[in-house]
Amino acid sequence: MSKIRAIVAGPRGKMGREALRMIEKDETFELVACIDRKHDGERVRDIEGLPALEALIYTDPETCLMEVEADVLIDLTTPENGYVHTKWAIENHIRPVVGTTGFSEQQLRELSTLCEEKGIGAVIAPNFAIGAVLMMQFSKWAAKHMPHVEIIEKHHDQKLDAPSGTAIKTAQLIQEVRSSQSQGHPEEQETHEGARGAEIDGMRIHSMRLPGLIAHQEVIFGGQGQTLTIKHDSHDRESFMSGVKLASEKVMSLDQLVYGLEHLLD
Ligand SMILES: NC(=O)C1=CN([C@@H]2O[C@H](COP(=O)(O)OP(=O)(O)OC[C@H]3O[C@@H](n4cnc5c(N)ncnc54)[C@H](OP(=O)(O)O)[C@@H]3O)[C@@H](O)[C@H]2O)C=CC1
Ligand SMILES: O=C(O)C1=N[C@H](C(=O)O)C[C@H](O)C1
Repeated sequence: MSKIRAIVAGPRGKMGREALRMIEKDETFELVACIDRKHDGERVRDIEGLPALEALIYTDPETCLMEVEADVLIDLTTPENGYVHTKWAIENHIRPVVGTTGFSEQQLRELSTLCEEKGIGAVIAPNFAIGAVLMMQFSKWAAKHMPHVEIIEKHHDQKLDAPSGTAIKTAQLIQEVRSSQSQGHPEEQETHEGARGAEIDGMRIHSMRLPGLIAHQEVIFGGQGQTLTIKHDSHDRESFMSGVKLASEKVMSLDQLVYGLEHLLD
């Protein structure tokens, strides 16, 4: 079977480095290029701390996505850049596998339409860790029976977006099974702004950012005389890599955009 020719955007980042380590070890992949903000024209192996891979680095994403023959773009950058990379990849018939979080609903709709127009697959997954996908699915099930729910997500303090993509996706999945309702006293007032967290359809999301954390989420359901907590922890970034691999394999036979890894699990 031929290898999946991958471009990685964000190779020096925490996730990008982990993806390169996975690609180096895994025979399924061949790294054909990287998109970075620095090191134009250099090779991955020449950059301190990156694996000994021959692929060239491009700082101009448009040139890279137009010139390099690739099957997938694995994007692990920032919301603004990730969106542009994804769009250009689809336009150049390279299938995006996007871990970058923080895209708006409007952007997701636009990318989905573009995939339909081009007849090309894409995977955008706010969380590639299988345990996190199960945590979201279990939460959706629980919300049917226990609709009072709040989400606490905890991440490292270098994270740019809040709430996390996983927390937003969890709230969206819960929205599919519960009717809109608010938690807490109808007349409650915040004496300190933000005390009750962000709100999606009445659900509260609380975002914690601390050094020492990686990626953690608790979904807490309250009922008469009881609570249920569904919790997931990523203790390292390798936890996301089996999902990146699965998405890269599955995207090859998709002809539309899939939002969330749950759609690719049996
Ligand atoms: N779906 C999932 O399972 C997961 C998703 N994520 C998401 O992945 C993204 C990356 O996370 P993480 O690795 O922790 O973040 P990092 O900040 O460690 O890495 C982001 C990298 O992107 C680079 N970058 C910024 N702009 C560009 C650009 N224009 N072109 C190419 N590279 C660029 C940055 O470069 P520089 O260093 O110069 O700033 C940096 O190296 C985030 O959106 C995060 O939420 C994270 C973990 C799991
Ligand atoms: O930035 C991170 O680290 C993570 N981002 C994703 C998110 O926003 O949900 C996935 C995971 O939580 C790690």
